Amino acid sequence: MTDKELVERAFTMLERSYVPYSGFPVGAAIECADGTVFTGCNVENAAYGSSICAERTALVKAVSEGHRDDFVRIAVVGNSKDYCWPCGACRQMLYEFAPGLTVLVARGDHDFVTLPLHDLMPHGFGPKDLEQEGG
Ligand SMILES: O=c1ccn([C@H]2C[C@H](O)[C@@H](CO)O2)c(=O)[nH]1
Ligand SMILES: [Zn+2]
Repeated sequence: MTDKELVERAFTMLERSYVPYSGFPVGAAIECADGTVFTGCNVENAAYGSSICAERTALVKAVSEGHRDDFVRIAVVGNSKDYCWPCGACRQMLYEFAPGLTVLVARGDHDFVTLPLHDLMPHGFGPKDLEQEGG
């Protein structure tokens, strides 16, 4: 699957977004090494803080189906004028499983940029940091 195809998979998810509060639909598609793709959308809640982002929906779908250290790329898309950058919580969740992930970030005109998660998450805190003791 090309980068563009993964981005377009994410765009198909915008119609599934449940966004009565923000009116800001987001779609995501995460690809595993075996080519499997898990899609996600944002799902909001009347208790606003209980909402979940599109990226975390896709990631949790994949992890709950047994995927762990085999993530290759994720596409994140919105109808927005600017690129739909992942929020801090999503960056952190992605970093846990895939610090080497490639991130494709699109805007409403379907133009997208490609960058390593590491660029969005320099000096990230991950599982390895818990293995260390002392200073
Ligand atoms: O990367 C992002 C940024 C925001 N949102 C969602 C959360 C909320 O439903 C809406 C507005 O913040 O967009 C995502 O799904 N992913
Ligand atoms: Zn998020």
